[in-house]
Amino acid sequence: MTKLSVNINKVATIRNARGANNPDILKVASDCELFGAQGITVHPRPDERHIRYQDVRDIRPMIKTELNIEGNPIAKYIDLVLEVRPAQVTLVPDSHDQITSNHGWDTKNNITFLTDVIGRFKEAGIRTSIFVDADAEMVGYAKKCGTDRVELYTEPYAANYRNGRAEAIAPFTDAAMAARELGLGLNAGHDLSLENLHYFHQNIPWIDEVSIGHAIICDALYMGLRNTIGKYLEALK
Ligand SMILES: CC(=O)[C@@H](O)[C@H](O)COP(=O)(O)O
Ligand SMILES: NCC(=O)COP(=O)(O)O
Repeated sequence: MTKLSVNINKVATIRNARGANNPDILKVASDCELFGAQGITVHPRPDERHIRYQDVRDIRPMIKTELNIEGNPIAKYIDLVLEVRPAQVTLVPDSHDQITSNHGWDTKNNITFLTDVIGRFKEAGIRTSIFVDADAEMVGYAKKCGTDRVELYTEPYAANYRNGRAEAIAPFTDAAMAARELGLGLNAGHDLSLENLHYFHQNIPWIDEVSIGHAIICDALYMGLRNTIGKYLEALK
């Protein structure tokens, strides 16, 4: 069964816009779980533009499903993850000033660094995932780093979906099969939506988890959070 992990970054964006605590991200996270989400994802960036480091500490004890913390493994991030010990950590190669994630790791040229970081998190009993492009070679080197899972960066799939979904999905099925052959767990995320999620899952039904945030929060503006999460869960059946 493919799990839906709701990324609540954009809820924090709205909260930060007024400097108070509305919306309350702890309540939103709890409600996402109540509405059927099987995980909560947060991506505390160094500038804390949305999710703050303290949010991660606050949310950890109230998560009943799984907490997935994404981020670039700078020292401050590593310390936070080891402090709160989430179910999963997802390493993302974003630079500090990126507007959002736009590529996976070069696992070949970062194998030494990633192997060390993965080892530290695994020693702490945290499931690890490395954010990669849909590239079998990058998946292969992620395996060499000792990670439990890879997360496929799906923006290229979403961007090309309307131009031809069969062509858009092809590199992702190839990379997903490479991961399966290597015994790696498989996650996916970035720009997945109600338009493209069902087809993605139909072609890669063995995927363990999709993490979705931006589109869910945008859809919830029109359909409400409960209905929106229900529709995303339907798309994964
Ligand atoms: C790794 C990934 O694809 C998501 O975590 C994405 O980076 C969301 O980040 P923003 O919500 O800051 O766009
Ligand atoms: N790992 C992807 C994620 O957490 C959410 O990405 P998006 O749905 O906000 O693009």
